[in-house]
Amino acid sequence: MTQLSVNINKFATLRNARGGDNPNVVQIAKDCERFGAQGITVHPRPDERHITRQDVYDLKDVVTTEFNIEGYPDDRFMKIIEEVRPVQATLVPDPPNVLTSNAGWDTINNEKMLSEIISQLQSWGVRTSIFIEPENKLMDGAKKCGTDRVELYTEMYASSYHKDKIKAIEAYKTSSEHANHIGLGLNAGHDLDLKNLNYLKQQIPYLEEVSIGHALVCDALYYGLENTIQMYLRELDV
Ligand SMILES: CC(=O)[C@@H](O)[C@H](O)COP(=O)(O)O
Ligand SMILES: NCC(=O)COP(=O)(O)O
Repeated sequence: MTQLSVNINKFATLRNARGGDNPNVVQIAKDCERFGAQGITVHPRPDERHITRQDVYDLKDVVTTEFNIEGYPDDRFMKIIEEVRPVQATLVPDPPNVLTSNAGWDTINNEKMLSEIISQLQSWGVRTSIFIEPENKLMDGAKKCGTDRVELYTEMYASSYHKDKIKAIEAYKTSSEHANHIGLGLNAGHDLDLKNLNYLKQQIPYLEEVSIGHALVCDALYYGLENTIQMYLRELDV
């Protein structure tokens, strides 16, 4: 079964826009879980444009499903993970000023650094996932780094899905079959939405987790949060 982890970054964007506490991200997380989300994902970026470091600590004792914290593994991020001990940490190669995550790891040229970070995270009992583009050689590199899972960076799939979904899924099918073959757990995320999610799930049946934020929050403006989460769960129930 593919679990839905709701990324609540953009609820924090809305809260920060007015400097108050509305919407309250702790209540949002609790409600997402009550409405059926099987995980909560946050990405506490260094500039705190949305999720703050304090949000992560506030969520620590509230999230009862799988807590997934994403970020670049600098000292700040590693201290948060050490103190919060989420179920999963997802490593992304984002520089501080990037608009949004826009690349996966070069697991070959970063093998030493990633291996050390992954080993440290696992020693804290945290499951590891690394953000990756759909290429077999990068999957092999990820396996050598010792990570538990990889997260397929699905922006390229999402951006070409409407033009030609068979072509769009090709690289993802090949690389995820390879990942599955070499024993890597498989997550996916970025730009997934109500239109492209079901086909991804059909074509990659062993996906363990999808993390979805931006489109889901936008959909919730029209359909309401409970309805929207149920709609996404139905797209995964194939
Ligand atoms: C890693 C990834 O693809 C997303 O989870 C990312 O966290 C989105 O970041 P923003 O919400 O800041 O666009
Ligand atoms: N890892 C992907 C994620 O958490 C959310 O990405 P998006 O749905 O906001 O693009």
